[in-house]
Amino acid sequence: MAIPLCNTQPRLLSSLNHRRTLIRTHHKNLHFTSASKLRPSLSLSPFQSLHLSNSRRVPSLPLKSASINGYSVHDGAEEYVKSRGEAEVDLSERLRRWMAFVRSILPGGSWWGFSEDVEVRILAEPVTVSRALVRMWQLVANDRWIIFAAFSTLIVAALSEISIPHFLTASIFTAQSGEIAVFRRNVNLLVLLCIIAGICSGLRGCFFGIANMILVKRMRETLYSALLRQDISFFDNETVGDLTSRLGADCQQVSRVIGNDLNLIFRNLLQGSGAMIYLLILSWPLGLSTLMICSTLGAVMLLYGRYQKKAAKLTQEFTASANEVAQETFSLMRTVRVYGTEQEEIGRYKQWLGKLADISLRQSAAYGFWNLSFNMLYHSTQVIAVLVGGMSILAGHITAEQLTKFILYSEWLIYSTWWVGDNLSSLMQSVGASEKVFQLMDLSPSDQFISKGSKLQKLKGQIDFVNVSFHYPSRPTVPVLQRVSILVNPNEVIAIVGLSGSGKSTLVNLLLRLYEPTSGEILIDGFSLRELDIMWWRERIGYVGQEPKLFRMDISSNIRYGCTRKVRQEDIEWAAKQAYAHDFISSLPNGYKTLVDDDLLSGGQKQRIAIARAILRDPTVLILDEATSALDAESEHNVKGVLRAVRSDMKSKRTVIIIAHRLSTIQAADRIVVMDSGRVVESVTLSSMVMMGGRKMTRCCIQNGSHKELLHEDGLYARLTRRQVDVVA
Ligand SMILES: Nc1ncnc2c1ncn2[C@@H]1O[C@H](COP(=O)(O)OP(=O)(O)OP(=O)(O)O)[C@@H](O)[C@H]1O
Repeated sequence: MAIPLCNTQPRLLSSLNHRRTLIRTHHKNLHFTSASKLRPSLSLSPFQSLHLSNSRRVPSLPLKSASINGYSVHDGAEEYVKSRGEAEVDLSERLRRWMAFVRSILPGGSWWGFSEDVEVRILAEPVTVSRALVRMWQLVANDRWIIFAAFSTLIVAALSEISIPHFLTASIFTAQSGEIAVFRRNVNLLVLLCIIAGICSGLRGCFFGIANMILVKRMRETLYSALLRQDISFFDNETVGDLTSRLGADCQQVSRVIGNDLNLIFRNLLQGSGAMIYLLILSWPLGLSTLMICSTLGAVMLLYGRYQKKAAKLTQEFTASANEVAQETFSLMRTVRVYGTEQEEIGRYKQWLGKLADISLRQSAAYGFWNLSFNMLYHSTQVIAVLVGGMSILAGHITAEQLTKFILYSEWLIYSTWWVGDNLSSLMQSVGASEKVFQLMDLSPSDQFISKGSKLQKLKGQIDFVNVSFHYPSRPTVPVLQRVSILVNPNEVIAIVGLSGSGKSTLVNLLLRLYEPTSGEILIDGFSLRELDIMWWRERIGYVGQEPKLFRMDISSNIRYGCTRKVRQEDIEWAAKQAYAHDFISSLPNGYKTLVDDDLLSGGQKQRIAIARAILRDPTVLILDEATSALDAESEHNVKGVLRAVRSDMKSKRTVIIIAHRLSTIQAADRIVVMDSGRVVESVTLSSMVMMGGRKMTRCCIQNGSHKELLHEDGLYARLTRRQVDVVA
């Protein structure tokens, strides 16, 4: 199995650079030390800073400059040589930094800010809770019965649960006062309420769980199909790790909204409101004081929720970045192993884990503050109830039974408020995570999936590139093709040659309409490619890429992949024979049923399967991108075999375009087009040659000439040919 070693390093770096464009750092925790490297600086807690000062006793400690949340700490070894007087000054300096740090971690201090540290380019419009809920409702609307069932059971369960303290207290006090009949009635009602609450709670959990499952399923389906319908240029800018992270972790996070957050928020809102009304009826002064406490709790909870939403967005971005690194490393595992860069890759991954931990640290601290506020406010309701309630009992305004009920219900109210707050912050996090998911879902599909073009009655296979110029959307300033004109006649075999990067594969990309030319046009049998039905056109093309990829399925399915007509096993085997793949497939233990994926076959074997796949489609236009480097010998053999098969099969004639690197393949073509820096510079027919006047070539200047004359002209073709001969020699 050949490994494209040299090509991988730029990919690693380009991915890094790509993330850099997404995440801009302004501030303390990150520095870009060079154009191509992203390096996080140390961000230490005061405890770590203490460790730093201790390190002065250990001069060899290799510490360079670090920072305590932006306040720099000097090199440990350097400080070791400082005088005692300087150390004292240093002590006051350290004290100052400590004070600054303590100030920064107080509520509202700079330590809490995310946006100051890292500005993430979030392309999505901010999603409000209501907008997110509407979107989710649209996704589950087809199964709205489950939502209605879930909310109905929720209401019944919540009302039953909230009534329990009333009948519990009433039962105790009626037993104490000896009212047996009332006691019995209260106990019966209590049992009934417990049963109803139990059953409805169970059903509620089940229904919300189902609704959740439906939401995640629809969300992933919608997102996946939206992504698959994007232009190819979209995938030039997005990474696989990032997209799979949106499909996996983000959708899962968003799905908590229905099953968990809404469920608990509604239940607790209902119960809290019930408890509030009950308290106000029992004693309005007590009720109002509890209401004030709950309002304070509500304000804290709103701030906390907003903070969590911000944190969720960053967590989502950094998780995607971590996934991206892992995905890239795993897919390039052989390169990583050969170059021994495991430690560097771990470092790259740890970098993002560090950022995630940083956010998590702040989230935990915020959660601590939230719990602290809750505890203080919760206990103050108890103190107020005992104080005001005790005085009311002494004054004869309320009874002991009423005060007991009050304490139970105020506890219920404050807990409900806490639950609402907790789940509201979780809801905010989910809404934060939903922004990118909904943004991707809302991307309009590529025009190719919207507009229906025309289909030709009969395709002859004439292809005409007319003054085609092109640059990739991701690199608008780099022209890749410049006024390229090539006419390929029906049933002609044309070879495109040229130096690496001269734009050969790009020509094929345009012919497959993976990209659109920036100017000029491509005509198929005289009709503009833009106006043809793209599915119809692609069905008539057999394409074998330079490094074909296989799907994780058996060989038969891989050969049949994408073939729209009905094929039998004999057809598959026929195609495999044409592609010189039958012998090696038959020698495998399970033959055509052997399960393969990208790693289990040699490059040449994969290419032969891809050739069989292309032949099985019985295409009018066959495109072969001959592999370079390590695959060459085998690839050359395969391609030549296919060309022989195409030539000998007179029944089904095809136009063939080969991107060729080997002289022997080139010679099997009817015509050769030589490309250099995105232009056609020479064109040679099998028995004649044409110099195209260098870069000023026009379409009509084709003249006859010989192979020898072309060599004599000493153009690019001559150089390429000589190079091949040298290699053979
Ligand atoms: N998806 C892309 N986005 C941006 N630039 C690209 C993309 N694909 C190719 N290029 C650039 O376009 C130029 C032409 O590439 P192309 O693959 O067409 O060359 P080629 O002649 O087929 O090379 P080779 O023989 O090595 O396959 C190169 O400079 C390449 O870096």
